[in-house]
Amino acid sequence: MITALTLTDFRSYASATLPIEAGAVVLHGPNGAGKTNLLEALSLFTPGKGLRGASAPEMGRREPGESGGRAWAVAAVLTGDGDEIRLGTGVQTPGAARRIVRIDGETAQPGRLLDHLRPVWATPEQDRLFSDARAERLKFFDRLVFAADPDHAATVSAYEKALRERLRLLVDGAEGREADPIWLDALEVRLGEAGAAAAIARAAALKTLQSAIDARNDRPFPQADLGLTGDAETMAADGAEADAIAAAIREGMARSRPRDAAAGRSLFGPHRSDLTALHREKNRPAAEGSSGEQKALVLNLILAQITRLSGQAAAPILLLDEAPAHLDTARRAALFDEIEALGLQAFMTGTEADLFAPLQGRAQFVKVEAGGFG
Ligand SMILES: Nc1ncnc2c1ncn2[C@@H]1O[C@H](COP(=O)(O)OP(=O)(O)OP(=O)(O)O)[C@@H](O)[C@H]1O
Repeated sequence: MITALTLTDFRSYASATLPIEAGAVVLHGPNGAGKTNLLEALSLFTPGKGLRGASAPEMGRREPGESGGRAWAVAAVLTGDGDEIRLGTGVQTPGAARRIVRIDGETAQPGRLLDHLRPVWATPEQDRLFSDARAERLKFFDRLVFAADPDHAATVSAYEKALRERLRLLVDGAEGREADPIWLDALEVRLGEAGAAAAIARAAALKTLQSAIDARNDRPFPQADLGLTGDAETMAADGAEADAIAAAIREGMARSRPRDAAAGRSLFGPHRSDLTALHREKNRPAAEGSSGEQKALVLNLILAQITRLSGQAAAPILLLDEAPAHLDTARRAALFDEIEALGLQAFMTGTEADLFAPLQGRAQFVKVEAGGFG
């Protein structure tokens, strides 16, 4: 578990250390106090851009009037079985694009963070996850896949890189510069392979997530019946071999060339797949649900993800921004009970401590004030 977090020139924090107890941590304070900044810091203990999807330079502290962010660092102490491990991340020079990761003082590949911690988060933006843009939903789902299957991130980024290159060739071709067909073929082979691997990983994750959701059916949160649209994912779910899925992607891409060139967009492929959810009790698409209903479905999904990760060596930690927003009193109490029952470290933010009243005496309450903790 995390026992201390130190922020140095990170966002609104010049220098601050928070000792952390086991279980739930409630971060309360007025708007702009720095609660989300703290969750963002914790979300950096996994590869990627964190819960705001921000770049490393944006995270460096800026005084009013300063244009560039400073060099920054976020460090956590993990304690367990009498051992202590120190995780750190940040940039050493202002404006550096890539954050570096240190584990016990040694520079490490960001992927190594997954040996120690698996942060899972939900933010207010996800309160309309099922009615918002498809690309965001797929990104959300890919993060769930990746937390248990670290290769998935590299697969998706290899796919996206090849997709961008292919589109550039096609658009150049449409503008009169002849696209090299051999290069296009080669890119589509790469897209087939990476696309098939991504689809197989997604289909497998969907299956385990659905089982975890089904196993939670006596809980007060609504159940979702999940699905994935996309031919490649459907083939994967039906047990097709990677080669067959790759061939189908390749052929579809080859057919789609003229359309993509004319549209200036890639209109075919597993980047266009989507996560669907049916509100089981209501037998209606989640997209039709209210913000509160969608949030409850997302929380159920996130808690299912936590159970699925709990069997793994690295501990999941839960980050819930604006946890009580849109949840009625019963659901809020149920969420708190469940977090306690799971015995997991959960960091929750909200403007008022009162919103977390049922947790009084059962959680660490931290008042977040400009640049520090009360
Ligand atoms: N790079 C930065 N340097 C300095 N301050 C920053 C930086 N990035 C963000 N901030 C400041 O952090 C504050 C926002 O913090 P944060 O989003 O954590 O607030 P919050 O407590 O979650 O508020 P709310 O309750 O409104 O969600 C803003 O005042 C913003 O100006």
